[in-house]
Amino acid sequence: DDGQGATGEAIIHADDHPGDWMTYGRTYSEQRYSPLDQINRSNVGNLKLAWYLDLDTNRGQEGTPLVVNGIMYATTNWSMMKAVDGATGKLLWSYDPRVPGNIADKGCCDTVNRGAAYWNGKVYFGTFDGRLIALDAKTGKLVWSVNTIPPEAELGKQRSYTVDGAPRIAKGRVIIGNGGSEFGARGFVSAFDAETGKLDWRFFTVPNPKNEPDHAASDSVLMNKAYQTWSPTGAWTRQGGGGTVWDSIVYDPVSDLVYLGVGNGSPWNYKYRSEGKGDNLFLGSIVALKPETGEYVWHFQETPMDQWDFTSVQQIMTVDLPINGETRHVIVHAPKNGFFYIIDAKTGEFISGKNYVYVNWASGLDPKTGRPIYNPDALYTLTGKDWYGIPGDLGGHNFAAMAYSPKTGLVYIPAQQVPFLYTNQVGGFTPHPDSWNLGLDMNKVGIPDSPEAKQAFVKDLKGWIVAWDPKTQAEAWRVDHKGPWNGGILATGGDLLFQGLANGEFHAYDATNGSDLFHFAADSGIIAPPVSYLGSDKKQYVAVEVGWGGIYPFFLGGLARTSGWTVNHSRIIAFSLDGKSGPLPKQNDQGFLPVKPPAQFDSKRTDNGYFQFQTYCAACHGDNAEGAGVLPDLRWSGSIRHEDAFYNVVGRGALTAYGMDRFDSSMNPTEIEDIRQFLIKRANETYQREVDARKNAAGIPEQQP
Ligand SMILES: O=C(O)c1cc(C(=O)O)c2c(n1)C(=O)C(=O)c1cc(C(=O)O)[nH]c1-2
Ligand SMILES: [Ca+2]
Repeated sequence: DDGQGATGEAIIHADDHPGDWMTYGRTYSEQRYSPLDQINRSNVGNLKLAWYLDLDTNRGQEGTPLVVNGIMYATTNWSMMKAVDGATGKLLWSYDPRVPGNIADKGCCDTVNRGAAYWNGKVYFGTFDGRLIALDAKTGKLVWSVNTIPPEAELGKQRSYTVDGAPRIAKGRVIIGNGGSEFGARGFVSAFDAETGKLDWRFFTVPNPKNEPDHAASDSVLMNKAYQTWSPTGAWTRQGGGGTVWDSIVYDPVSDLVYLGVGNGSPWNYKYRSEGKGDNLFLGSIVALKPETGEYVWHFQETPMDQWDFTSVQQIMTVDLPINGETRHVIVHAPKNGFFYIIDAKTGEFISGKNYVYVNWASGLDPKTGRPIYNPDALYTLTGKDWYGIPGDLGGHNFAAMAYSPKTGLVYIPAQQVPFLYTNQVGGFTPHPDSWNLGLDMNKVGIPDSPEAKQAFVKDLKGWIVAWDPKTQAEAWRVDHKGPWNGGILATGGDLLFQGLANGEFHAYDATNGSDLFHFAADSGIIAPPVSYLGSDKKQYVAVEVGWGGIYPFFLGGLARTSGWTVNHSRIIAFSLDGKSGPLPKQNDQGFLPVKPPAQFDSKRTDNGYFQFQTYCAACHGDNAEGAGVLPDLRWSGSIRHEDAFYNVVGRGALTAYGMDRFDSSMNPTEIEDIRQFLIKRANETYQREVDARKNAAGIPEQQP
């Protein structure tokens, strides 16, 4: 017995049953390549909607559905799970873990969920409030549930942990991480026994602040290797240092290692976090562990001294590549920092790296070590000057998964350009509970606040597919989209790429040259990656979760409309060659309609209202109080019409059940009323332009800021 069990063998030999999609990236190599080829370049033009299933959460949908024996297991926003007949779309069962609404503001980026794991007749998924749940795949009945966050981890309210990534299973162990580095967090992953839910091992990604043992698998490497790369004082010792593993965890059966994609520093500001000293291991790194024990094997740090939210959590893919005349088993990785890395999968040796998007923070990588050659101006926490960084905090590539086709030899990256204006917080680091704690000036939060600079910023927003040739480390071709924040990519044996876009269209492209071969109006922005499988009728389906959300529309708000204005109608949609479902039903695509605001506001209070709004509200309701069509646009909210009504919502939690936490422990009534005054001002400034925008075809204001 190799410890794999029958399910592990089935995942390793995924190509023997290509009709299934048994793990997050379909195979342990996470190439998101389906060998199915009933649907191919010559017939994809006839693709039709086979079925759709409306979801009961209208927020961002980021899930990769699993498919086992024709049954789809899809996770949705608010950590819910649905089992669906993959051929008909019939709902077989659903499970709601009842995540409390006041948890929404404990995570940075929408109450999303990226997917489930399957093992031995059970499905596993994480919940936004930190649980890992195992259900019976047939009945949807609870088998076990554990809290993955030890109660002491939050240090009072100093740190915050949420779970939205998909668990992965290696050798009978379910491995799960968490997010929270924008608030305060000390990253870790935990491995639980798949049958019993018993904790097996835990690995912290940044040192213990006192350099003491945690009695975890990470103790020796953190004390002997990582601690020396941090200053012994600095805000990290309270804030946790970050390094959350919120997306990619990959088991590679060839090297028999588990890889963690490790996140950004907490707080972001490196000067405040670590007094501007040290590389801060293992931030911005891939770390390789032994699956049985969690023991450290190697690491490769992509972004030393992180101060840009340059996570390395982006999807880790393994492939066999010809390099200098020999075939090597390598990791290919396109993290936020904009470089495409090729790393030896067994040893972590850096093989090569090249930027896959325009970058201005580094001129390249040292060819021997892979260390970035920094532009000194990019080290804004050391210079004390503002830095307009590309990529910005959302990265050249975020959670939207890339795909690899072994037929074309190309990696397809959902690339983007979203600049970020990094501005230091003045007067030292001041953390607030229930808010992002970056050590940056929250009045700016990455977006310039003058109308002219904003207009220039909007011009810099871009999204496209890069078809990247890893053999030559060069772009082969690209497909341009309207704007950033498009969905993940699926490659298939029919030489096709499938991708949903931020503007609500679902497309099929020719994998050899990017020709657009098919599109369908899905009516809401798509950020999730598609999957392909065989239904119980042995026909090939392509399915994707639809639902605009995630951090880009939440935080950029009105500016995110440049990707193509859509509102959120969340669904799963599935296509086949003989689908009979017709187009989706007609619906309201205007979103929250402008309502004429009260005429009066107190202009002495609006500056502080702006500051409070940017600190506590903007990350969900949009920069400068302009919404993007997912969560309520507060300019048109009925509650801004009366001080008490507004206080009941913001201070006392009248809408907690809907995900709006109460803020009376972070703000006093005067500060909350300042926000209301600011909202009335913004509503007056923008009312006419928003009314006019609803009349033009795109629904986007002609004058953005
Ligand atoms: O540092 C973290 O702990 C953390 C967590 C998450 C998350 O849990 O979703 C995101 C990020 N960072 C992040 O930097 C980011 O760009 C991001 C985008 C999204 C999303 O789902 O839209 N989540 C996250
Ligand atoms: Ca982050």
